[in-house]
Amino acid sequence: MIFNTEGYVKKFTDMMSEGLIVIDHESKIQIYNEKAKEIFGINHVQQISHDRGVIKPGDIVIIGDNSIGRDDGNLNSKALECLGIYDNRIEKGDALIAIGIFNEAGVSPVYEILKSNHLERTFKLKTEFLDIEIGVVIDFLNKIITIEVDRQKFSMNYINAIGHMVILDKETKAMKFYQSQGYTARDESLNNILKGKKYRGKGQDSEILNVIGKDIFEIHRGSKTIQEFYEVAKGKNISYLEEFKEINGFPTMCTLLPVNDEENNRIGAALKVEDISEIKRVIRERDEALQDLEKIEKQLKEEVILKETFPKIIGESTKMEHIKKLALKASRTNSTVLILGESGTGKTILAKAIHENSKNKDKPFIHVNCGAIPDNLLESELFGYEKGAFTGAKIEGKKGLFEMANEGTIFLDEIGDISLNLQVKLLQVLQDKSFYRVGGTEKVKVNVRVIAATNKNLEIEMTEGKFREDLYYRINVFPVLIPPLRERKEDIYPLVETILPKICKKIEEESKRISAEAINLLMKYNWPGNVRELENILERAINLAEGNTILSKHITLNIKEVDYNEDGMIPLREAMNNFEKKAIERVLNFYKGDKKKAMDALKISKTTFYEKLRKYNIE
Ligand SMILES: Nc1ncnc2c1ncn2[C@@H]1O[C@H](COP(=O)(O)OP(=O)(O)OP(=O)(O)O)[C@@H](O)[C@H]1O
Repeated sequence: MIFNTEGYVKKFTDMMSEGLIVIDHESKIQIYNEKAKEIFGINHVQQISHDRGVIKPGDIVIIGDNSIGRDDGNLNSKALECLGIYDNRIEKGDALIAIGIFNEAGVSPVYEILKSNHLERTFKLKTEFLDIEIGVVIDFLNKIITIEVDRQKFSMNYINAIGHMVILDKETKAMKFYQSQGYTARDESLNNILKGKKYRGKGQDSEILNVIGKDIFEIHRGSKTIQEFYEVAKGKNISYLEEFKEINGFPTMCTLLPVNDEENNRIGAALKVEDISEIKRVIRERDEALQDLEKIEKQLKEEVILKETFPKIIGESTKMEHIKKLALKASRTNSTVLILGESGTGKTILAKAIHENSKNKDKPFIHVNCGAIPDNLLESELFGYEKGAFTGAKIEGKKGLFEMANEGTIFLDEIGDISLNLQVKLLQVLQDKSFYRVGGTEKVKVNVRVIAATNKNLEIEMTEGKFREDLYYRINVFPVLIPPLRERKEDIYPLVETILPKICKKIEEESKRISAEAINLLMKYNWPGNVRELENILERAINLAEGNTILSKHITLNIKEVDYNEDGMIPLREAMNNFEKKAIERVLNFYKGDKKKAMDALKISKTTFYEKLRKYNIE
């Protein structure tokens, strides 16, 4: 057969993606393909070259060894004496960084040891040695040892252990040898080099290590797997398929097969080798991909849960997702929730949603708009009254909203509007879960979950003495701040999509779609009235649109709030008004709402100041 020649065997085996080594029964290598050479570093591509040679007295030796005696040709403290290191504390398994002069007295070595039971991530030494800048880093985490000499780096990766070394010439101080992958195969272990063994040259012109015909033990010394390999070649009957084996410090996955001739006599053995470090990398990448996938799935599940849990709360922005997550947590506890946000941001629907998802969802949800009920009535509304408590009262007395909400939720909307007097009573209910009806002498006990909401800044109200500090801390247990719509414009489109058909249905109009220009206009707007304003603007647009599409001309916006940045055209008066409004707001913010300080800073009279607040609707 024409292919049955050595040249073709090499050609074909070099095509394999696994390493293949075949030896005869005399342990001579018959096949050693390219991949095997790559795995064991025999064909290692070397960027930096040096000539062949041998270590000489006076040469400077730099060592980085992560585990003494493990993969450095059995280096020990005795062997290190050639560098002037006499230290019997150095034991097998310790990490060592050492710089010293080979077989020449006069200059003390610099070295450090890290005992084998250390827990360090890195081990470093940086020094100037005979005017040469030298740094050695053993990175245990990423398994890499780097020796740096005058900014030139020599790095070696390892799986279990390596003995890394760089030698500088005595006279020229130039690098004459550095350790690289495959040193076992080249018989260039750290210990051997220090014992005066010749080393090969590296780089483009260096000789290629020809392994065919060589004894397998010359290339792979002291490996149990290779010993077994040889025994099979001699006649022993063992074979295995894809087992994890370590060969000269390289973790591999091996398949060992006997090779017999036509008469079934053993003539050798074949070893197929896969690079585990490669497999490990693939497994790690797969694990990372799986983890990412899990994260995405979890996120998706969370999004689905949130969507299902709060179907009425529209918004896919990260800010709104966060709010929904908080709301989900809030619905699982019974603590008091404080919802903060500008008018129309959705505080009420969020409060309802929290109730609807709590375990008391079948119990009452009582919405009290504290700002809408006159203060003198609010107390009797909230706590009820006894027979004949006051003129105009019902004869039989009346249950208050707290009693009506028993076992369920009471939603105290606009809590910032209640009087100081009532705040004291409210505090008592929150503390004792009991209260007196107006005109009553007996305590009424209730079990109510309280959700409060306000568009006011309660901290400012507190500093102005309008809101009690103790009540504030009582209700601010679980705060949820809904951001204004202008800060989450991504929510506009999904909101429009949900709101449009709802309004059309409500006002019995045929369903309408919205044009891209109209949406663009909505995106430019500042939304001082938030989602409620969006609902109103859409309702008006539906009424104005004759056809079934809402165009930009149907959208009526408060012109002052349109962001004119894009075309820059704006009447001067409007520009001045906008500027004035922003200037006042900025100063107010700076003084955290302190009006006195703000008007002083703006250098305007009290009357003008309040006039402007009213004009620009600043609270
Ligand atoms: N995320 C949202 N998804 C769907 N509709 C929303 C959303 N946010 C607000 N809305 C709608 O906008 C309108 C105003 O919302 P809501 O009454 O809850 O606001 P609010 O913050 O309580 O306002 P105020 O402070 O003026 O009482 C309601 O019709 C509500 O359904």
